[in-house]
Amino acid sequence: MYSTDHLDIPPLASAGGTVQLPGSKSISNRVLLLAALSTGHTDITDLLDSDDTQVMLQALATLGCQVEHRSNGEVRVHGLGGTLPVKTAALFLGNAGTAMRPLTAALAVLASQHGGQFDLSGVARMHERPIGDLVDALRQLGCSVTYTLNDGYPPLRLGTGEPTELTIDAPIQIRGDVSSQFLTALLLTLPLAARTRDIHIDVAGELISRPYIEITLNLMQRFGVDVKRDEWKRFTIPAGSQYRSPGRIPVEGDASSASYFIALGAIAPCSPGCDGISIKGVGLASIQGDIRFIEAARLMGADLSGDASTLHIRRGAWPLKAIDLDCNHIPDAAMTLAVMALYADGPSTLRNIASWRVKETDRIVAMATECRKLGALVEEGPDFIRITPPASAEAWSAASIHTYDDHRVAMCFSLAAFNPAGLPVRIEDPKCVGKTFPDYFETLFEVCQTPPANIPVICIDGPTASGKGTLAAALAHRLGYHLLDSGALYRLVGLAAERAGLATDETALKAENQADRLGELASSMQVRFTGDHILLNEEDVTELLRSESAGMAASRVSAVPQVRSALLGLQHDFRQLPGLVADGRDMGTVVFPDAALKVFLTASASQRAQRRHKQLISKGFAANIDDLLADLIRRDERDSSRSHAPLRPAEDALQLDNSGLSIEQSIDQMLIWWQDKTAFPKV
Ligand SMILES: Nc1ncnc2c1ncn2[C@@H]1O[C@H](COP(=O)(O)OP(=O)(O)OP(=O)(O)O)[C@@H](O)[C@H]1O
Ligand SMILES: Nc1ccn([C@@H]2O[C@H](COP(=O)(O)O)[C@@H](O)[C@H]2O)c(=O)n1
Repeated sequence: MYSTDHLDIPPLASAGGTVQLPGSKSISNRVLLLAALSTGHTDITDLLDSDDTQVMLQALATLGCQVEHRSNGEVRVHGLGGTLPVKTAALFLGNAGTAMRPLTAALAVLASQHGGQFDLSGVARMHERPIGDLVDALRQLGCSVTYTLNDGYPPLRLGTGEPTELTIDAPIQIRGDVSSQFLTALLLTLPLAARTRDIHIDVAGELISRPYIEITLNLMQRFGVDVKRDEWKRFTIPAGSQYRSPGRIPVEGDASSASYFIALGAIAPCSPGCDGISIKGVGLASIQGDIRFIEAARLMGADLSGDASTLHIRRGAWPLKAIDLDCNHIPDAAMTLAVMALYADGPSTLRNIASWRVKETDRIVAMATECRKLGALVEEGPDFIRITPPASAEAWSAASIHTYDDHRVAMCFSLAAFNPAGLPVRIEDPKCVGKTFPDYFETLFEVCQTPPANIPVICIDGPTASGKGTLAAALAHRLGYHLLDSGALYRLVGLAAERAGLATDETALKAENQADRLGELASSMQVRFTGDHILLNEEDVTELLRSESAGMAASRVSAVPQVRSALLGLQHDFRQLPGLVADGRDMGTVVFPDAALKVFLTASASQRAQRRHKQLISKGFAANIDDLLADLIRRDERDSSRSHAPLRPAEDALQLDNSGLSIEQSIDQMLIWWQDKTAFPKV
């Protein structure tokens, strides 16, 4: 997951490949609660691992429900069978509506039955999301529910600590037109109270988001409770209902998350050698309502096929066709249509989406504001949004997309990177996707392509121990970019030469064919970078490479043109989405001459010797400061005087002498320079 401040997505050109979707959030959290309320244990496969499911798992653990993460990746929940081992608890539920609503209902009923008291709270936005209709329904049942901050909204206190009688004689009334999660919460809970008689739930008003209720009923049935439904008005929980574990239950891929990749297939030209986007984990037989997004995508022109558990999408009509659609049945996935509308042949209107206003943020306002930033004309109403795409390529703007702590806003707008103007898109706070799809951007980058020239590179060159590596790693971390420590490649060649018995001293290098042998060695060595570790022929040589003798050997082999040419392709391969920070001696002059930002980093020789001394001592290497100073002067001299790719600033490099700067100050300076190079408005 990208935990950076923002993520800059370069302009994207094409897409192709296969995406494996994470589990559905709606199914995951329902299954977790059902498993906890059941008798017996339930093994859940493909459970979504995200912020919202973590919140639910944590809450269940606090309530005394045993949850095991098994070695085969399954999660085993030991059901409580309607008991309540923990009688008081304070539960923090973040911004997870799929945890707050069902747990409110379940704990209110269990607290009444067994005597208990529970405090439920969340993030600030959760305290702005209405829950009054659910609370009113629970009070009809005789449950004690108290608002501890503002009437109608969490935080809540459930129960008094003492058992109280539940009133189940009359049908329970619940509003259906604000959030279907209120009805889901009651449906999931009331089998706990339907021991001796039927319980009826009557829906007041038009029930929205019905597909989510269908998921609820489907899953309840798998846990042994058959709810009778009369139209969408009355639901009856039969007397004697009791949840029983189905043993094992799979979670299908998230259909709402599929919408981004369906849209991607519809928007992006196919990458060479690819045949569109394949999605695994969810298909035409999905029980999730958002699977009907495929109908909307087809209306807009997507060429879409599939079977029970997979989907396949290619670009069909282009530009996409504008639509005017009632989106009540696909409230979450419909946000993706708003971004598809940016590529349509006219204005698109998405109707009946009033529920957007009470989601993670007011999504009508959010989508309208951010689409406008990109250059679209947007009209918004109480329950609709109309989007007119930018009139021409020139009308698009490079936008910094504010994401409102809303995972769907972040994911949708990544697709704006296919804009015809070839502009990058900045996604602020990309980690908000952790709510449902922590690896969304990594998955996107795996199936998207763009010419290397579109992928930004920051080069940091300079003499030894000037702080290049430190600065490059910090910048890559801050920007979510890949990192190339090119010096490590030369160090690897030095080490590989030593292992192969190839001498690298001056006399040996003058011998016939020695340079060719070293070049061949450099092209054939098996190198693997895994996290912070470097493997040479599968041996972890990370520590070995950092010694000063490895640095000197590197300096010798790096003067060999055959070695430098052999390593060129390997270095270019590091230029991957979303960007690269590369450090070395010739990054800006030879390897990435088109880099957007080139910095030549220097510091006085004595400063550098002191830094290196400190660094080596802290790693347990023996070091003498005078020897280090002499060595680094020798190394600089050799690196600067060689005929091939000598150490020198690129003509367009910015020079930074960091002798008097702290590491943080150097990073800040680089970030200022980088921001100046980007197309995004300054904040
Ligand atoms: N601005 C700075 N102020 C103080 N110490 C620094 C600064 N920059 C880097 N250092 C320290 O100097 C040491 C050497 O830095 P680093 O290894 O990043 O240099 P380098 O230029 O990559 O060297 P080499 O080219 O030999 O790999 C590190 O221990 C680092 O923490
Ligand atoms: N682009 C580069 C990077 C490094 N070298 C040579 O390798 C030696 C070791 O580099 P470190 O950055 O890891 O210290 C260095 O002294 C250079 O001779 C290079 O030539 N080009």
